[in-house]
Amino acid sequence: MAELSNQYLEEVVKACRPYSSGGSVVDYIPGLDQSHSTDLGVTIVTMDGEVYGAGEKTNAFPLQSVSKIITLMLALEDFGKETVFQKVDMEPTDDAFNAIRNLEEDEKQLPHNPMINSGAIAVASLIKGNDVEEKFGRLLDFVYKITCNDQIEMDEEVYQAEQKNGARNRALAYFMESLGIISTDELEDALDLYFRLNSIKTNSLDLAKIGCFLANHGKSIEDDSYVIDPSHVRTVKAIMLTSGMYNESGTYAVEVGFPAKSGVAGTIVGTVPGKMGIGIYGPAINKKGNSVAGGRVLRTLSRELCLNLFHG
Ligand SMILES: NC(=O)CC[C@H](N)C(=O)O
Repeated sequence: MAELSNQYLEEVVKACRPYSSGGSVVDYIPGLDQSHSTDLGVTIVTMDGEVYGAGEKTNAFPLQSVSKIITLMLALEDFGKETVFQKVDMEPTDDAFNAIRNLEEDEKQLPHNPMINSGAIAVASLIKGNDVEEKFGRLLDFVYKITCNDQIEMDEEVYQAEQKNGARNRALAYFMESLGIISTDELEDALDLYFRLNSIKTNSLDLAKIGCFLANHGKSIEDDSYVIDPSHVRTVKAIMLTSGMYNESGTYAVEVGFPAKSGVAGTIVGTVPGKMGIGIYGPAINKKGNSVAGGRVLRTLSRELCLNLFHG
């Protein structure tokens, strides 16, 4: 078994970086373009508070779909499992993350799960608050508590790009309105909230802390007090394992063997219960929306540090 250290992580980054040639960087996010295609950064925060990092670990990027786990946690805390899973199902899917097909064609006309766009917009419609500012403020507060970093903020330029390129997400929201999943009153706030959440600016250390918080069963990494009910954290980790890497989640469950969630900026949060959180930034993504080199890092760490939950 390898020993975790900064030097070890540098070797992992060096070995995995060439895999980024198998993906490409999305072209609509301000600050991210092909010149970043070989970027690869990793931070690990262990349960005893040790921090290890390598590569472009301090680069900033928007949270994108990693925010889906934040929204889900707060909605579960606000309403409980029963209410949340009336708006969204908890099943994995072979559809793409922004698919609309199942909402029309499947017998159960619900988003498959909260890790895809339709599901996350439906969950965002639940977040409590008098207006979108208050709702977003609550979510940002929650991110501060999880990461112990109150400097995190929304990237205004990314937010504008999300709105400008939001046709598909608007279509999903309006389709869900037609099905009665989202009410007319909730719709604009839910979409606005979704765009803002995608635009929260973070780095791989913030991601690793989110992973560590989940690994710590919902306890603050600072003082060990519960920030949310541990039963909700169990639900979120189960859904990350089955759906967090979209229609590659089965492969990740087999080859990595712990819960993870990706975002279209090429980020991944990994959580190894009782052990550590892993934050990865590697903007070259494959067609399914997952970081190619980042996925390679997860596989390597799982194998070499014996992190697969289903081994032994
Ligand atoms: N996969 C993702 O990270 C999706 C987020 C992206 N902004 C979208 O809504 O399409």
